[in-house]
Amino acid sequence: KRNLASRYAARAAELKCSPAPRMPVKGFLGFGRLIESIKATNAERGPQYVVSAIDSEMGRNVHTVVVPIADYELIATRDPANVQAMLATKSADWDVGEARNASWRPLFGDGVFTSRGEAWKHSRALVRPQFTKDQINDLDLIERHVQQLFDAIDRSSSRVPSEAGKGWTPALDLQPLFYNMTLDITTELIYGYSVHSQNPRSRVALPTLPGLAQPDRENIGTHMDAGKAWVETRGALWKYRWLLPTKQFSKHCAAVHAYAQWFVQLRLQRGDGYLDGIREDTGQDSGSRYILLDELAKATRDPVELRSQTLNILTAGRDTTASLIGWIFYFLARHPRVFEKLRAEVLAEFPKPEGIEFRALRDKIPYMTSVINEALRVAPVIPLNERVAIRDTVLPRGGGPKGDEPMFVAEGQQVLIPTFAMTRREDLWGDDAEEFRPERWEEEGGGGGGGRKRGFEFIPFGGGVRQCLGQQFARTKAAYVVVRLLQRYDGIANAEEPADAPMRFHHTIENRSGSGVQVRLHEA
Ligand code: HEM
Repeated sequence: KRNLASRYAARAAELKCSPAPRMPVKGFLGFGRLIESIKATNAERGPQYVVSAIDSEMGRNVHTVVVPIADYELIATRDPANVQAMLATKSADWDVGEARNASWRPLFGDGVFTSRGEAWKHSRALVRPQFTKDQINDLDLIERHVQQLFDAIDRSSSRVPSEAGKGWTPALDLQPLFYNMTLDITTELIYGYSVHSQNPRSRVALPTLPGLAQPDRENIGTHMDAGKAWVETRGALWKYRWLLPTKQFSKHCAAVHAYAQWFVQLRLQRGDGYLDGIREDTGQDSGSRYILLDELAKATRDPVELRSQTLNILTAGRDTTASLIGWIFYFLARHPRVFEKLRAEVLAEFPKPEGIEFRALRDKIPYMTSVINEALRVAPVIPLNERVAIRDTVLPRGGGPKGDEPMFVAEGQQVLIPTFAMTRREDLWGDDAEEFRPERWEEEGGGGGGGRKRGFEFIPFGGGVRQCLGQQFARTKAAYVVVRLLQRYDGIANAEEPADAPMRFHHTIENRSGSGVQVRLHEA
């Protein structure tokens, strides 16, 4: 070990690097830090824990630290220059950690989100072209599911007859409704058949496949959620994940696989007639429709690859977008002024449900863009990311007494990228960094409209070579759903008790509000 340390020291000196500050070792055998962070995640303040640990133990001006945990060391950096180096300018020296692949693979298989190295390059080349196609932004498809969302809200409201006719819905939690809606949208977009979790009566009968049981449309969302919670814990425990029992996790993995496998088999059997078959089964005109599985099957017929790639997109696309829409309404309910201003903009551009177009959603409602950005800043959907050095390399900052000298990183060393901590830095965002204030995006240097673009301190969709492929799709879908809800409702009230309860982050890869999105809505 000493030989290794002196080799690293020599290499660091050669590269003119200085060491970064080390956080104190904590707890029995150094496991204290791991236990603290797992406890914080369970208490729904995992992202906040990273900020408070660095601020209180190292100081608010320290942005890159070495964290000793048991028998390994983690680097944590909230310095945008270092993040830019890892994700973009020196990305050849970095990859996602082995922990991501090893923790995720049992559930979703090897796909664009989970794989590393050459396997990732292959996956990205396979799925990337799909995201440049206009058809992926199919607003008619989204509208059908928004209608079901309205029905679901109405059903919740009619449970309290005394409230009927007063215009206000009773208190309801919008968050699970958004998760159901995005599950319905994403399963339809990927496989051609929605699970219709919002309204199971909308499900169509599926054909019979010899030797394969019908897919479990009822429970797929639950299996995905439960499986992901295991993935999160497996990732946090990293090399100690063998301590975890596997029976429950394996059950969820098998159910998720069986679900995707069924559609893959159907596509392989039907071949080029897949879209026609969907049209016959669902009665919907899918003549010109775009279905991801159908497109991918033109490039590969490997059933495991098709299963894994579609499941990767299902998880990347579904939960993230639901989380974002949920947080937007969480903040709107607490900021009536923002609600009024946004609604006025929406109604001026889109007075009625018809004729809402993709390009107008992107370009014609700038305050919506500011609201979406601000929600992503205050409550980043992916608050923690990571990378590992795949060769000895250098980060531009973090070393030396002021943290402004380069630091050496040895091959195999893991780096935590707490994006949440970057968007909380007052020196980058101002004294009101904690506050939800969309107007900051309209100000000089704010990053919105005509202002300067934000750099690597704001990377809700990642950056560089592994940047999110679904960013535009997610932004459009979120904007569309918000527009449609603001057309229908002219008032929103926060129904959480107590009303000023602190934000809670329920973190299973993406984060959602731990207290849900408890609101009352007023029908226009
Ligand atoms: C609010 C919504 C979303 C957020 C915040 C988000 C965020 C992210 C982030 C941070 C990454 C980078 C991960 C990394 O650096 O390792 C990523 C990657 C990815 N996202 Fe998204 N995403 C969203 C929606 C979507 C949607 C709707 C889709 C697809 C339909 C999608 C597909 C992907 C894919 C395929 C990757 C993997 C790219 C790669 O590793 O090469 N995302 N996303």
